Amino acid sequence: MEKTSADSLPLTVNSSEKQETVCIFGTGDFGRSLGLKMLQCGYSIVFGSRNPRMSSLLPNGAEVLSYSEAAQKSDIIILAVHREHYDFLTELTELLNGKILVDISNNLKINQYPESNAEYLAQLVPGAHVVKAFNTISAWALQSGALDASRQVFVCGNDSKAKQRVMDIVRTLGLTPLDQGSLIAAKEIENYPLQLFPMWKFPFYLSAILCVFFFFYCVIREVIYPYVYEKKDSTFRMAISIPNRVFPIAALTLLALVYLPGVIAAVLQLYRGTKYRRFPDWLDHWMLCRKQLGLIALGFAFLHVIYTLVIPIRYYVRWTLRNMTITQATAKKENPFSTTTAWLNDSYISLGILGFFLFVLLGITSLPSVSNAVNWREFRFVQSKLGYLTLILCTAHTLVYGGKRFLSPSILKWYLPSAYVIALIIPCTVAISKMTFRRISFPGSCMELKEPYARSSHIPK
Ligand SMILES: Cc1cc2nc3c(=O)[nH]c(=O)nc-3n(C[C@H](O)[C@H](O)[C@H](O)COP(=O)(O)OP(=O)(O)OC[C@H]3O[C@@H](n4cnc5c(N)ncnc54)[C@H](O)[C@@H]3O)c2cc1C
Ligand SMILES: NC(=O)C1=CN([C@@H]2O[C@H](COP(=O)(O)OP(=O)(O)OC[C@H]3O[C@@H](n4cnc5c(N)ncnc54)[C@H](OP(=O)(O)O)[C@@H]3O)[C@@H](O)[C@H]2O)C=CC1
Ligand code: HEM
Ligand SMILES: [Fe+3]
Repeated sequence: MEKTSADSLPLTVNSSEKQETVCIFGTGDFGRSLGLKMLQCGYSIVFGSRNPRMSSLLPNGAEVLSYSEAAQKSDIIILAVHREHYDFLTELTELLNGKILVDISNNLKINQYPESNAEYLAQLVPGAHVVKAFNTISAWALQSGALDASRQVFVCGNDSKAKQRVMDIVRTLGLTPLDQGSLIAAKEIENYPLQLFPMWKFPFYLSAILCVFFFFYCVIREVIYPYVYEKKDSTFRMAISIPNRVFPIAALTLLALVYLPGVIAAVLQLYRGTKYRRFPDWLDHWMLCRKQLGLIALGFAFLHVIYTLVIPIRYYVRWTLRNMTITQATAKKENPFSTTTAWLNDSYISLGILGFFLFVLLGITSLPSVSNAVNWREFRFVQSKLGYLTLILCTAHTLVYGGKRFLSPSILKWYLPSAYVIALIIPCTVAISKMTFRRISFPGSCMELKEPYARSSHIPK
């Protein structure tokens, strides 16, 4: 048995008091790791195995018996066996009557079976109290002690006392039990470890589509167009200039898409005259992945700031500046200082900096350690109010950057306006609609939107 290092001992070990005996069916990876952890926490462990004499590698101090002998030793039996091998339990139904059977199994695919493994177990052994737990913890993490990410143990079961007993074991092992209700929740709990960033899929795909679209849009306007009309090779723009259009545009668009569903939701509530009806699924899912959209937008904003910082050291910029200076010197032409241009230039950069500062603040408040330290109103103030201010500052940054060029026909290339002009459509719509609709009252259902927390005092008229 490997030496147990102090740090793998759970914080709540209390070796003086003898804990109850727990039985573990199965001497495989998970059974052995869980047995070792429970022994360290002072439990006495009895393993059930098909071949008690053959089971090597078991932690010292653990007893190993046949399944039927082991079942008589404790009223809590943790089933460290794959669902496919549950059939042997039907021979033990008498013995398992009234006992707590902890199902820890996972499947290889989401919704692999019509019913959850735990419900299947409850059908096999109807007299036992089946509780689902531990399936989100890996054998490796139990053994190595590296439980940082997955300390949470989702627990569900129909018998509350049985559930409580299992949650006490979870706590004694230094893990965090999360009661998910009755055994119906087992299916979702079993699917959980099989999901891969479920809330990030839509934001990722959307960002990829935005980047690809705007990249090719800029290539048409800034590489192909000059090549066709001026035989100029501007392919080098694909390295920095075009990414420094695509990334800020993606950041601004995604930021606007974080706040658009809130507007749609609010208008829907106004239109329905109540906030007590569910949103359509597409809007619900969109509302639920706003955090992920916002964090990806922040990532693009960071890229834009880095690309912007390197502008002065680019060969193309230095060459252009040098060339301009020489041309002016030889032509003895002065380029008078324009205060308006200076104002426009400095203000759009300053708006960008302020917008970026608030953007980072939004990101910081979404860190669990920070969001857990603020109350709901404070969180909403930052995320909703400051979030809108971020959107307005970044939109203003882009508008001022565009300056007078908006209106000059020369920016159209093959009738295509600059990419940022298209990028401004959603942010401006969101900013304007948020500012206007807050006061709007739908004809026939004049009501003011109350914040969600004011819900109790707000009875629909
Ligand atoms: C960098 C960054 C990080 C972010 N991190 C997070 C984060 O950690 N967590 C997070 O949630 N968002 C996060 N977001 C997204 C966004 O900031 C928040 O979702 C913000 O609360 C949206 O505010 P809102 O005013 O648009 O919508 P909301 O404040 O949600 O309100 C919009 C409207 O819908 C109604 N409404 C809202 N929710 C409900 C509901 N459940 N039932 C009925 N009516 C409702 C309200 O009454 C209101 O009228 C992040 C965004 C960014 C840019
Ligand atoms: N490994 C992990 O990290 C995690 C595993 N789980 C779940 O824990 C359960 C056990 O997983 P794991 O320990 O990795 O699996 P293993 O294959 O390593 O061990 C399963 C054990 O089941 C027992 N068993 C009983 N009947 C049979 C049979 N007919 N054929 C094969 N084995 C049988 C065996 O013990 P014996 O020979 O002593 O009878 C065997 O060692 C699974 O349901 C899994 O989904 C959940 C979370 C994480
Ligand atoms: C420190 C913060 C920022 C600075 C210093 C900054 C600076 C700049 C500069 C110099 C440009 C012109 C780039 C060029 O001409 O190639 C620009 C363009 C732009 N910026 Fe920023 N910016 C900042 C933050 C932001 C943020 C947070 C957003 C949006 C979320 C944003 C969105 C844009 C957009 C959409 C453009 C136009 C891109 C184009 O089509 O050319 N910027 N910014
Ligand atoms: Fe295994």
